Amino acid sequence: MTTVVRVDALRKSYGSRHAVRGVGFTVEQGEIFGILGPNGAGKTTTVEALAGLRHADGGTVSVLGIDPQRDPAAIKEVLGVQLQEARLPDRITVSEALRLYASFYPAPADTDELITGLGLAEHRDTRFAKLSGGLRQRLSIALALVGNPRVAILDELTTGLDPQARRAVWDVVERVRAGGVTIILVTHFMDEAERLCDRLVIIDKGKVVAEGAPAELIRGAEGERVFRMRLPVPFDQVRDRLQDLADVDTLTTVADEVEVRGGAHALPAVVLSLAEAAVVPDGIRTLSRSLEDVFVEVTGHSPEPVEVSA
Ligand SMILES: Nc1ncnc2c1ncn2[C@@H]1O[C@H](COP(=O)(O)OP(=O)(O)OP(=O)(O)O)[C@@H](O)[C@H]1O
Repeated sequence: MTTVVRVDALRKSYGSRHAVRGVGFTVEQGEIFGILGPNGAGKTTTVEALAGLRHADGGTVSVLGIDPQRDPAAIKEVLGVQLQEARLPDRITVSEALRLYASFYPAPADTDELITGLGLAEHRDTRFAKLSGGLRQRLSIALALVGNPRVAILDELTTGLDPQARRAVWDVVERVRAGGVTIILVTHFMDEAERLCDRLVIIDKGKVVAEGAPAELIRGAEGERVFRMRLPVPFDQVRDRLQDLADVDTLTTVADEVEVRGGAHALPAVVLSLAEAAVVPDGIRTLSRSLEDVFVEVTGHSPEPVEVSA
């Protein structure tokens, strides 16, 4: 694996507000790498430092060996950025915007290919003001890619989109990666990170609080298992014997089910123990954790709710 992005001990304050407090991570070639965190966590400040758009107070950043803080011009050759809420003049059309942006680069991508690849062919002559939210996002991704970057930063790319448009944008991101571009995806949507990212960092209050592949993080360091079942007998009748099992951490009742949290062997241990008491549980189902559960565990609070317009 080749490391293309390296961030180490990055710090940035705005006056007395410490926005980024020692963030570090690496991104490997060809990855979709997520930077996940609630509003105000320091995600945008981090990627702006990566793109040479913001001066850090401390730490080091390198993209393909280039220091964006020292050489912002060189970074533009290798890095494409789609930052939040790209604004363009209302009257510019999709193809005009792409041609304009292409003219900024010495070796731009083929704009027709980008238009087709991002599903914008039918809208090439549509003016910016008339584009839906989903189409604007696709255009902003196209603009981030027009310089043929090796690394692309996509910031909050599905905020405000309906579920169908979000899925369409996710497909586009996967296609872009398949084309060989390393992607840094900034998001506060847990499902988006879970669906798209090979690896990610969770940032909270300016610090990295977790790092890894989504599945790895969800599985958890201790391999916690959660399952629910219905019992043909009152719960109190078996509570004590289940509570005593080494692999069982907590037992709770949820509606007509008993929820068990415990280690990797909790499920067979519970079933065996119930069998010894001649009790056969019904409707056993394993509950999978989500990235949101991981987030709550590592930060101690839930991600702020964000409205998605339909
Ligand atoms: N130019 C600025 N001046 C002052 N404070 C700022 C500035 N930019 C960001 N901040 C503050 O720094 C903190 C981190 O902001 P940042 O935009 O990096 O977070 P974020 O995780 O990207 O959040 P969001 O998703 O809301 O953009 C926030 O508290 C924010 O209010």
